[in-house]
This record gives sequence, structure tokens and C-alpha cells, in this order.
Amino acid sequence: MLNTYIIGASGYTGAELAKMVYTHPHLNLAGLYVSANSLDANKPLSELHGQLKGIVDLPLTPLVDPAAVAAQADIVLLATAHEVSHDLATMFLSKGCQVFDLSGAFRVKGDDFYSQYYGFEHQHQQWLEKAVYGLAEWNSQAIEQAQLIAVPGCYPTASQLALKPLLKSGLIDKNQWPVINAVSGVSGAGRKASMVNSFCEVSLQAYGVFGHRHQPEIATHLDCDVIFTPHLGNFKRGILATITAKLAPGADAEKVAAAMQKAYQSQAGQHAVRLLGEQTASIQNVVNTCFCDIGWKVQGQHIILTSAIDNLLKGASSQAMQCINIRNNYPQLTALV
Ligand SMILES: NC(=O)C1=CN([C@@H]2O[C@H](COP(=O)(O)OP(=O)(O)OC[C@H]3O[C@@H](n4cnc5c(N)ncnc54)[C@H](OP(=O)(O)O)[C@@H]3O)[C@@H](O)[C@H]2O)C=CC1
Ligand SMILES: CC(=O)N[C@@H](CCC(=O)OP(=O)(O)O)C(=O)O
Repeated sequence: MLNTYIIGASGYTGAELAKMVYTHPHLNLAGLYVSANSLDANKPLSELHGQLKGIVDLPLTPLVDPAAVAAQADIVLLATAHEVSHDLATMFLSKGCQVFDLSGAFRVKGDDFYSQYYGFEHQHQQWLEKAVYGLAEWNSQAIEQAQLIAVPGCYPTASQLALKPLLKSGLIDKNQWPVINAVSGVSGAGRKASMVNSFCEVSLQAYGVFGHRHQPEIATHLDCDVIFTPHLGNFKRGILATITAKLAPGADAEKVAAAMQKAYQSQAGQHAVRLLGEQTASIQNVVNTCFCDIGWKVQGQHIILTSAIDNLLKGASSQAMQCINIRNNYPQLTALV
């Protein structure tokens, strides 16, 4: 059994992780942590997340001595804000722990990226260089070898899983940037109260227009420029991305279907993508599951793809668990289906 610790366990993704680690046959849920001065210190996790009552009643321990945690840990899951993960990760790494970071702190290599999009100067360039991007269906070979895995963002997961098969097969005309419009439920903003996620303030609307940090994350890892516009919807969880792109000369519906099959044809249980063909993806079918559903339709030289995930699961915690499974040679969907 691998001793597994969750930092940021009281948050939305942290609570999902706690349930998964608890049910995993090879992981021992060894400790749940919150910040040193957390208002929730020492409360049972199940007091905050009632669905875990009788399942995960472990207390939320204040993280006052990360080195002591590191000394006991095989695996550390950082379900913390970008700056917190940035500051904590290297200490766990230096003690030899496997670190799976759900934040954006180690996702994108590149000068000035963090100062421009995250508002802080990255202080750990060597680890940033070594970090492996945890897009499970596409990076498994690198994930198997990595000590630090940067779990992708939620919008980037939905977007890349749909576009990557077509780009890899040369079926997209990159001169016309794919256009990604995506709607997220409010849990994407985390559990902490703020005006953005306040019930009476939430209305379906675009945000981060031409400035969201996920645009460069998507473009970098796809190696293709994109137009990306996120929207906030008045529902709790789930993301639907609707993506419009121009096909390359010679590409057609048959070639698109073949590229999708080639990318995601392996047997059930080995990855978390479900192909819908000409059906459209819906949030209802993926919420509370680890799956990304992808549908598409071709008309002439254009394609419209729809891609749906649960932002807290395939967009964060279940993708982190897929990465743990890959890294430790367990079946990829262990504890997820
Ligand atoms: N929500 C989503 O859909 C997605 C989130 N992510 C990323 O995952 C990470 C977690 O997100 P989410 O679960 O939504 O966040 P939440 O805001 O819901 O939870 C954050 C957690 O971190 C804890 N925390 C805050 N400061 C510290 C600290 N210094 N040391 C230890 N723990 C701390 C909080 O508890 P307390 O404040 O009481 O200490 C809380 O448990 C973020 O980086 C987010 O960007 C990625 C993809 C999707
Ligand atoms: C609805 C909402 O606010 N969503 C978040 C994205 C959450 C996510 O994917 O996380 P990372 O911050 O880890 O990249 C946002 O737009 O900032």
C-alpha cells in the first residue's frame, strides 16, 4: 500500500480525491491537510462534505510541518491554489515523494508565462522543466517515469482530448485557428466564497475574453493556436466545450472518424474517453463520472466537435487518479469506475 496524503482536502477536488484514494485497493489514505490557519482545522472531512459520512471521517489536519508529512508519504496530491502548490511541491519532491499537482503551477514551460498569466514569478525552473503534463490518454509513457505530474486544467482537458487526434493526423487547417467556446459549472471556481460564485451573481456569461490562462495552456500542448472563450453557467459541475475548426484539404468525415478511433480505440477500462460519433456530448452524461464524451459532425470543410467532462473529475481529480494509476502500473481506471 502506498501512503497517500491530500493537501487541500477540504476543497471540491480534494474531497473527490479523498473518496477515490479511500476506495483504491493499493493506496492508503494516510492524511488530509488544510492550511495551518484553516477555519476547518481538525473537523472531520465528512462534516464539510456530508456525502462522505461513514466513508471518510478522517480529520482535516493543519499543515504546520510539511517536512514531517513528506517523511511518511509515498504520494502527495496537491489540491491547492497555484501559488500554494508552487511553494509546497519542491519540498515533497526533494524527499522523494511522487507529487500530483492539480493546480496550474507546473503545467506550462516558457519565459514569462507565470508572471503574465498567474501573477507570480516561477521560482522552480528545474522542476518546471522536469514536470510531466498529465493528460492521461496522451502522455502515459512520460507519466510512467515522472516524479512531478502537472494535472491539466479542466477546459484544457476537454479541449485537447477532442482536438488532439485530428491535429496529430494532420486533419486540421491550422491557418484557421480552432474556436473553442466552453461553459463551466460554478464548482470550477473552487469552494471558497466569492462574488464570482455567489448564487445571485452567477449568470450565463463569457469571461476572461482573450485573456484566460487556459488559452496558452491549450495552445502550447496542442502546438496549435486557438481562440478560447470560457463561460460560467448557473449549474454546479460539468464542462461542455463546443469547438469549430476548418479541416485540412483532403480531410473528410471518414478520415476524422478513423483518427478518433485510432486515438481512443483501446479497450474499455484503459482510458477515459468515450466516442459518440455524430451524437452531441452532454454534461448530464458525464457528471459524477471520470469520462470525457466526444461527438463531432463534418460539413464540407468544417467540423464541429462537442466535448463534455465533469470539471472536478476528468477536469481535475479523476485525471490525477488516472496519472497515479499509470505511474504505479495499476489499471488506469482503478478506483474510478
Ligand atoms: N475546481 C475545479 O474544477 C478545478 C480545480 N483545479 C485546480 O485544483 C486546485 C484545487 O481546486 P479546488 O478544489 O477547486 O479548490 P478549493 O478552493 O475548493 O480548495 C482549496 C483547498 O486548499 C486548502 N488550502 C488553502 N491554502 C492552503 C495551504 N497554504 N496549505 C494547505 N492547504 C491549503 C483549502 O483549505 P483552507 O483554506 O481551509 O486551508 C482547501 O482545502 C486549484 O489549483 C484549482 O485551480 C483544476 C481543475 C479543475
Ligand atoms: C468556472 C471557473 O472559474 N473555472 C476556473 C478554471 C478551473 C480550472 O481548471 O483550474 P485551474 O485553475 O487549475 O487551471 C477558471 O476559469 O479560472
